[in-house]
Amino acid sequence: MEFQNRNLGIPKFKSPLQLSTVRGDKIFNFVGEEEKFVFDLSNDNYTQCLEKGVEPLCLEKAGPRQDLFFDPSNTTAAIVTCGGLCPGINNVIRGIVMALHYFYGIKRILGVPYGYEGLNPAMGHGFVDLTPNKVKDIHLFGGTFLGSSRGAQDVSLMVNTLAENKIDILFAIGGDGTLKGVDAIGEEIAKQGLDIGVVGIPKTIDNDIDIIDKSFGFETSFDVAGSILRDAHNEAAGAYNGIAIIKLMGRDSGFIAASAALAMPVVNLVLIPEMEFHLEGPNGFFEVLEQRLSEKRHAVIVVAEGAGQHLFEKKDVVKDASGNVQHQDIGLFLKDRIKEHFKDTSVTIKYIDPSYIIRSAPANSSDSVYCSRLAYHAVHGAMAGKTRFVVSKVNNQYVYVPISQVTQKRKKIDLESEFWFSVLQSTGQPFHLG
Ligand SMILES: Nc1ncnc2c1ncn2[C@@H]1O[C@H](COP(=O)(O)OP(=O)(O)OP(=O)(O)O)[C@@H](O)[C@H]1O
Ligand SMILES: O=P(O)(O)OC[C@H]1O[C@](O)(CO)[C@@H](O)[C@@H]1O
Ligand SMILES: [Mg+2]
Repeated sequence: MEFQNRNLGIPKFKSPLQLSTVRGDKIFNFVGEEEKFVFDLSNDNYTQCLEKGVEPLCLEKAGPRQDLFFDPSNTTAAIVTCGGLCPGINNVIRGIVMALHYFYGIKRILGVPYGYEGLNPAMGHGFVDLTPNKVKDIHLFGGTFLGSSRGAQDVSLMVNTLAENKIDILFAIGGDGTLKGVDAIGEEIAKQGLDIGVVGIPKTIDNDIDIIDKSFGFETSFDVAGSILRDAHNEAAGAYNGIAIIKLMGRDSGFIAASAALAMPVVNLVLIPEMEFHLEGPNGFFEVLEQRLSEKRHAVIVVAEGAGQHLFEKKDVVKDASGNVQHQDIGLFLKDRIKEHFKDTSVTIKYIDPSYIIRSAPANSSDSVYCSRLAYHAVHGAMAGKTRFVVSKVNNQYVYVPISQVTQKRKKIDLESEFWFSVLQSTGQPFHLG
């Protein structure tokens, strides 16, 4: 059993890569289609499969194939970046261009400006020719060299643009929306019987893409947040009953807030979308905060953007152009409520909202390594004719996973997980809060 990736057809061209097929010659081997990794590594899964006499669910190993679907001498690729910014987008663009050009000798590589909007000819954005020379330094900068956008575009119109411009492979770098979008493009391509491959490279600082170990850029974003927490702690500790509140991004999942707090262990309370805490009463937020202040005379609180939405009065839901819910401002709300609660006590509140700063930075070294490797694997899978897949790490191995598998639901912090327990151990936050 396996997460079966779709293929455009039978590969008919030999790879130009000078790789090996035997072990022991100190040359990297082509990856065979039969090479897999078990998805669920737990002993429970192992015994269940044994008992039922079934093969465990497997994932396809990423890497260069010996046989290609696309003829390297006559292939055009395009790259699009959509959704919010994220550290490492430029590294991925650069890696894809370098791999296509230098490994496979592909000369026509097009950059799609401003996200899916760039595939709508009516917008008049045109394409950017991508060459190694053009992209060689872009990893030094944050943001996206190609520009991005949110908002729906007509899928069949985008497919027409690909076909009319003789694009054989589309690489889409983005979050859950982008991945759903490129899967829809892949579905329409199949309906029309076209030989165009589509690949997703999961990007999001929120780290909320299901199944995969982590999305690129996530680590850099909480790395940047870490130094902000360090300084916020100085502010809090510098005043009697000093309270620093730091709001970090994280629309529906609290990974940035929780990881930043673990990375910079000066934090006392972490509020995430996954927990339903209350402010007043026994085991409430104020009780925990009062306790902390009485013991240490300062407190650092990290709140994720999507936390505590249940505390607001019901209002009309506001959505962005892509249909993502825009949350009410929990940071300012907490600041006001803390001020009101402690009005008869001497407290000093410092409110910090680093907002976009944590996602517009260039990738750190760890993310840079990850981005390059994702880009190379994306190119190898695409050249072999695989389509509607994402490339990522699962259980620390690079694999190809059907897009539909990773977009079914959002990844969230499991409050019973060792990860969340480690956050509680690091912060001293009680279990009962939330
Ligand atoms: N089901 C879908 N079908 C087609 N296109 C979609 C679908 N969902 C989202 N898109 C498109 O994908 C693009 C990016 O989506 P979105 O703005 O939600 O960002 P994202 O990729 O999820 O990244 P982020 O993590 O920053 O939110 C938008 O142009 C959006 O219209
Ligand atoms: O304001 P924008 O650019 O639409 O994006 C904000 C959202 O994007 C994210 O950074 C994810 O990309 C979320 O954490 C945040 O809610
Ligand atoms: Mg999204």
